[in-house]
Amino acid sequence: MQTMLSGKDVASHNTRSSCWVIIDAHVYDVTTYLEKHPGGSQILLQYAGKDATAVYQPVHPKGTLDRFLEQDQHLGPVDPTTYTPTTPTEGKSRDQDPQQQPQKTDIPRLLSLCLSLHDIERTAEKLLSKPAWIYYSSAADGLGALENNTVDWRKVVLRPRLMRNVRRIDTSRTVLGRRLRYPFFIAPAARAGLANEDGEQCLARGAARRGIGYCVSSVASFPHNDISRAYYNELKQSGVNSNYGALWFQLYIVNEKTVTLERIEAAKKGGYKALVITIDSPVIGKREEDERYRAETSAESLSSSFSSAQEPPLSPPEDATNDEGDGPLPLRGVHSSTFRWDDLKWIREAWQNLGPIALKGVQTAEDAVLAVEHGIDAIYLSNHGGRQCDDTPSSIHTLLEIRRFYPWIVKERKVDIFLDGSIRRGADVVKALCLGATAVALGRPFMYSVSMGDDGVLKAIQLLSDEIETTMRLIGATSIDQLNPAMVNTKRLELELVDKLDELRVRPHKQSKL
Ligand code: HEM
Ligand SMILES: Cc1cc2nc3c(=O)[nH]c(=O)nc-3n(C[C@H](O)[C@H](O)[C@H](O)COP(=O)(O)O)c2cc1C
Repeated sequence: MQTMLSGKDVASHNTRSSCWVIIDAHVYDVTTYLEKHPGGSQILLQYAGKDATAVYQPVHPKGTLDRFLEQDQHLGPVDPTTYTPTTPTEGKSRDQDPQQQPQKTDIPRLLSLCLSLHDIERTAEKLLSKPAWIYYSSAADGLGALENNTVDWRKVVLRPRLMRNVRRIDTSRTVLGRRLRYPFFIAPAARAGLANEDGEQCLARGAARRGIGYCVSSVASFPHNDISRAYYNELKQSGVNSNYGALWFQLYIVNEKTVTLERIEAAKKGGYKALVITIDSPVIGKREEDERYRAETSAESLSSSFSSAQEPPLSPPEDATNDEGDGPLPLRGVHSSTFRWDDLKWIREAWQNLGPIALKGVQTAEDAVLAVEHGIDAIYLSNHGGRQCDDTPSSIHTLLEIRRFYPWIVKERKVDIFLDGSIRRGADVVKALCLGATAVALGRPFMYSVSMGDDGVLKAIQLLSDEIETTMRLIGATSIDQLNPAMVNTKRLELELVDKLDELRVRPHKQSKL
């Protein structure tokens, strides 16, 4: 029989050269994992020798320990009488009166009261656990990028054309080679499992039923195979027209190439029809609300973690250097801090042309043109919902920049163009399409809708598609192709565009498929 470790044994492994943590009453040796951890090494060192269950659980999908640690790093159970376990926070009610907190049985009533995506957000705030709400709603630093996203939609004004027959309308659109019933899709967002036990499967089923697109995050709460199975099963069982809708895979490139290749394999095996590579995340942004919550939780757990009065001091993290030894590694977690344009070559090879490739997170006209030159099929303009670099432009701002400096990208429809960031109204969608977007995506609203299960997702799709149809009719368009720049006034936002681009990049375009 395996001997149990004691809290004291664990506590003595609290340095960078030997770092153990307790999760769910089991001990893990993460010494060699420190520099690989996408959440950064510092956070692990903070819990070196201690119980990390409370902070670990809300941010990691089930199965993470098995997938990322070798068998010999699982050291076995720890005697529960020798340390004070911290309580997992997931599902813990938020700072509100439990009597006031809605129950699952209230969901049909709550949904009937949701008349807009804003209502879905307000309802979700009541239903979600505190760490889930913070994780979904937070944004970077001083929230400037988030603010840009919100206010810029209002700076574009619609110019309705009237007295046209708008009785019948067609909202469908071809996106990445697939027909979508509506010109929007579900943006990739990590960890839908924090909102509902079915997590991403709710989103997959909703997308299949309504014929929209769903781009599944690399960092989903469920294995990618389960999510695609949910999608394709729903298509079969619900008997909907399977000519509509699509399932795509969002790829974070990580520092270890093998993990990235594994993800691409998962996309291929799962029948995902396109690869959407996120390029705006060399490191994880500084999301203060998440960090504050973690600091508060860690303050609680670090003071209550051990029954032993004598706590060994933590060794301060040493100054780690990167592979080339030319400076410290990034402080926050990383996806891949070394990912460059040249890497597209091996990614494309691994993907074996099984579908189009999009680059997500383009924020300047210069990078848009580079993407086109690299033979990318779609550019996805996004500042990651304001969660990465603060004070970055909204996607509609970037679209106008591209229109000013490289109008041929939009006019010649060289690539599909997607936009996201604080799109909450049908009118926002219509504005983006008038200016040349192929489709738009929404992140948070769909995560919030998952807190109300499958019905929540269907309701979010219905609310947005209703608004799109209504706005199209009100401005005199009966199909997406009729939406054009003359239907919007962009003057206010145009005043904010740069006068010229990075001069090195202003040169005639050439297209080179890698
Ligand atoms: C003990 C073993 C641990 C393993 C194997 C592990 C693994 C991972 C993995 C794989 C990710 C990236 C998500 C993904 O690609 O699926 C991640 C992210 C992260 N981890 Fe851990 N982790 C561990 C412990 C911890 C602990 C103790 C904390 C303390 C809070 C932590 C905090 C984070 C954070 C903050 C992120 C980034 C979340 C984001 O994307 O914003 N991890 N971890
Ligand atoms: C909780 C959350 C998790 C996210 N996870 C990912 C992710 O895993 N991959 C990615 O490319 N983008 C991710 N994003 C960014 C979204 O894809 C999208 O760009 C953003 O949410 C759009 O803004 P919106 O939430 O205002 O609609 C995430 C966003 C949120 C809110």
